[in-house]
Amino acid sequence: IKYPHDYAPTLWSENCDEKFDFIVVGAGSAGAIVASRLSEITDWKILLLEAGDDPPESSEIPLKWSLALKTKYDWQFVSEKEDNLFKGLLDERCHVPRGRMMGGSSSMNVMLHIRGTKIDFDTWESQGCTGWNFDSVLPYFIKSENFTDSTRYDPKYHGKDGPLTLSPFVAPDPAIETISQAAELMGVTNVKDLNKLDRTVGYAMADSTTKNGLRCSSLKAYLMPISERPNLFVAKNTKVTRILIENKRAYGVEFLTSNDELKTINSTLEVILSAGVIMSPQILMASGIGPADHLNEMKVDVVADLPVGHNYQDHVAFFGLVLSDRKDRPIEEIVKESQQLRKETFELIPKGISTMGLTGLLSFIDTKRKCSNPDIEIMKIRYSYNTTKEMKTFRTMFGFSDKMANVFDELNMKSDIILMIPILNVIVNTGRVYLSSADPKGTPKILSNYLSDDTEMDILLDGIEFIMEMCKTKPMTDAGFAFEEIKYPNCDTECEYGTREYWKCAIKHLATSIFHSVGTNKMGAVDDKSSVVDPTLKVKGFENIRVIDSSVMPTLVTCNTNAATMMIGEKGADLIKAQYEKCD
Ligand SMILES: Cc1cc2nc3c(=O)[nH]c(=O)nc-3n(C[C@H](O)[C@H](O)[C@H](O)COP(=O)(O)OP(=O)(O)OC[C@H]3O[C@@H](n4cnc5c(N)ncnc54)[C@H](O)[C@@H]3O)c2cc1C
Repeated sequence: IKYPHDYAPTLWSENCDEKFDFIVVGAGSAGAIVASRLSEITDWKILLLEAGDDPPESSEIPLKWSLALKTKYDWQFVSEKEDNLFKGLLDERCHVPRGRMMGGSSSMNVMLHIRGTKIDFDTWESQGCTGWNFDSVLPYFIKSENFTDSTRYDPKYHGKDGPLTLSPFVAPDPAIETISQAAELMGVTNVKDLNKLDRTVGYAMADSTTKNGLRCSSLKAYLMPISERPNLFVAKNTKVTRILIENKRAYGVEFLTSNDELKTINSTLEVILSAGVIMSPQILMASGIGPADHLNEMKVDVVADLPVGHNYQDHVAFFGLVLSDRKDRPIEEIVKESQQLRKETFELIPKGISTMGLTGLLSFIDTKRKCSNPDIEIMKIRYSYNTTKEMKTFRTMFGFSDKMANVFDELNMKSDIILMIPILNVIVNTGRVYLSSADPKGTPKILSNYLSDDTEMDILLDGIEFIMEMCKTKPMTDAGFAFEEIKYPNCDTECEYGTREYWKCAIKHLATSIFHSVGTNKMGAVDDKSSVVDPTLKVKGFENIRVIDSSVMPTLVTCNTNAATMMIGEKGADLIKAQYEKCD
């Protein structure tokens, strides 16, 4: 592996007086793409600034994805406490991991590659995001792709010439067949390709951002192949604190070196923020662009009054539906079979086959049977017998408190366990990202505001009931999968197990983020007071500051967010090229 050369030592040196045409802040899912595409124009000089370093070696192996969580490769954001949420989580806060490394969150995510539906993007257009309907964004999904499964390749909706290699997830887990049969009995059919034009509801093994069985992040797909490009400069461990602005024009950025020294660097054309859903709003607000009342309160000089940090949206998931896998068998048999399945799964990697085990099997359901967008996504994860305690799985992956993690670890000491996770796709009330102080080096505050609307709660409860019903079908009971009741303080004494009241109580303990936060620099029409950027992704009122990352999504796509973010990177770069008449 040869990562891009680090320009930081030159950038940080006393005599660096270079000027760049574009400064891109953040080498994540979107930022790496923006920098790569802009540097295709040979007479432009691009500086890409990334707060983190190169990713750890373990990030290469999909099955080891979680090893980067809660390490220096993770920003380790946490939310504020909330009265009715997070009671089973560490410090009663929701943990919001984000990749702090080259490739950003695409270097630590689960690699599931799902685009979103036609309805998702047509909704963006109808909300004032001209040029972002499904037909307009589809070419960018296709442009990015190197779709490797020839049996499903169709040029109408897949690409072969893009940098991002997509491979189907494969797994030897027999639960895939069992759960698929149960899904069929529940009226959910196998759509075989979750990125088909007409996919709304259905189940399938997902495609993944992997190549030859290994992770294909935005770093590997877009930056490593062009490491030698002479007009692209990549500085690592360089944390941007503010945009330098004069007369509503950006002329550079202020940044922090790894020795905590503040320095500046100039740009001639544009500053582009791709620092993600938490840090892009933090940088804007620290630069004086944000809600005036909040900036005044924080004693930051107001440069522009815009609703930065509002519209925080995420997929909240419930983690309390746990199945044991035939736990009444002799322990020797449980151990032997579990180890064998684990071995077979890991053996796929050296064969160049991509696997995340059972996690690759996704279902999208429409609990109201309205034949519209899916309102619940269901993810399934198998944990091999007696592995989660040692790996601290539930603490690191989902931020469980020690007490709650112990409950799951004990179940895992009896047999393999399977988590059936309903993920809520409908968002009514949004949260917010705030500054915690005027200090541009500070860490922002996050208010999730999850499930504060009755409709949201009702749909999540419908999702739980759907899974409960699905798990009572013959294939599931024949396979010996059995629900394990988790004891939550007060829930079983105050409500009868399995009732909606009971699940509502359980949700207070174990509903949390499944890592899809977006929306804090909302895109919309210029006259839309709730938007921060216009449909060309320029911060409203500023000719040369753009935001190009997941924070611009006006509404959350009804699936995992990486593919849509990468599309935003591709389209964002093209919008810039078009403005300067540099299109192919
Ligand atoms: C654990 C996890 C699992 C996930 N799994 C999936 C999945 O399987 N499928 C899916 O579709 N989505 C998944 N997601 C979500 C998806 O990865 C994100 O939506 C997407 O990566 C967001 O891209 P982004 O470009 O907005 O931000 P990021 O990719 O987070 O990039 C932001 C970059 O900016 C850098 N940065 C931030 N602040 C500064 C600063 N001040 N100065 C310089 N650099 C800075 C960061 O270090 C980072 O590299 C997952 C996310 C996580 C965290």
